[in-house]
Amino acid sequence: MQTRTTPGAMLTAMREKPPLVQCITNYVAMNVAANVLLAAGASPAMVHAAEEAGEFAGIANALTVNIGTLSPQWIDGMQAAAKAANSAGKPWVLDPVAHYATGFRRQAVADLLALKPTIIRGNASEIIALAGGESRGQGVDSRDPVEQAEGTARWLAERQQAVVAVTGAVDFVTDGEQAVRITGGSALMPQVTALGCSLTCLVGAFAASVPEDIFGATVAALATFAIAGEDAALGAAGPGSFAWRFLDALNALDAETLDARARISAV
Ligand SMILES: Nc1ncnc2c1ncn2[C@@H]1O[C@H](COP(=O)(O)OP(=O)(O)OP(=O)(O)O)[C@@H](O)[C@H]1O
Ligand SMILES: Cc1ncsc1CCO
Ligand SMILES: [Mg+2]
Repeated sequence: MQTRTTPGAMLTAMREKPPLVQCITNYVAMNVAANVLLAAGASPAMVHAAEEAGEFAGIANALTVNIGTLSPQWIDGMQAAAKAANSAGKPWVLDPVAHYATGFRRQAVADLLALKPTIIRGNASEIIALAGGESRGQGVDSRDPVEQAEGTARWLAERQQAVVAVTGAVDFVTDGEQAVRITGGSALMPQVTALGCSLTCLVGAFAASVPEDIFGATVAALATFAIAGEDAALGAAGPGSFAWRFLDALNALDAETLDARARISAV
């Protein structure tokens, strides 16, 4: 992996100086994502009102924008925050939840893409549809294999000058030049709502901690989720016990374990 430092070193950097991450996320994910960030070692703040989102982005170390439960007022807040993050040179992450489902979402995502997110994180159906491809996504759930989204991800990364992360059974990350696959996690993860949305927020936290290596930071966040997911699955009876075990596993994961077990391969 062509990163300056390891995922474990990045996790340590984040915990030593917990970044303030402004998460504009959906109603379903707000609580889940805040707990995920706290368990991992970052400071979440769910601030979305148009009246303050831009001002807050000036204080936060990174911004994440997720269109899961969209309304016009929220779009104003998202755009104000993205513009403020850009002006302040802070990384921001776009999660285009089910953008293919309605014209309202498609337009919102097109406008957000024009504001140049630093990182785009989505499931395979979402990434395929960003290139105008025919995706089989059903609402917020992916029905396409990540492998099928890899070409689109590379194209999107080049077009947007962004890092693109596609998640699923095997994750894929590219900046248009380098690319890796990350294996791990658990089949229980897509059965717990908003874990992808929470991962988007964690990607923001890693990017805030390692702004000089956005590609490596994105890979580190995904590897952290993969290993914590494996640990949480041990002994989980189903999605319910997996959800709380996942928070505990994230919190217990140390840098050495992450580096020893992360399975990241260059493509
Ligand atoms: N079949 C699977 N096996 C292992 N890990 C998985 C699997 N499916 C998803 N994951 C992991 O689950 C996490 C969330 O990714 P996912 O692709 O489910 O996001 P999402 O579809 O945007 O989720 P949501 O919309 O519910 O927030 C990632 O860390 C991903 O690697
Ligand atoms: C279930 C759901 N509906 C809108 S956003 C969301 C969270 C998972 O993406
Ligand atoms: Mg999602």
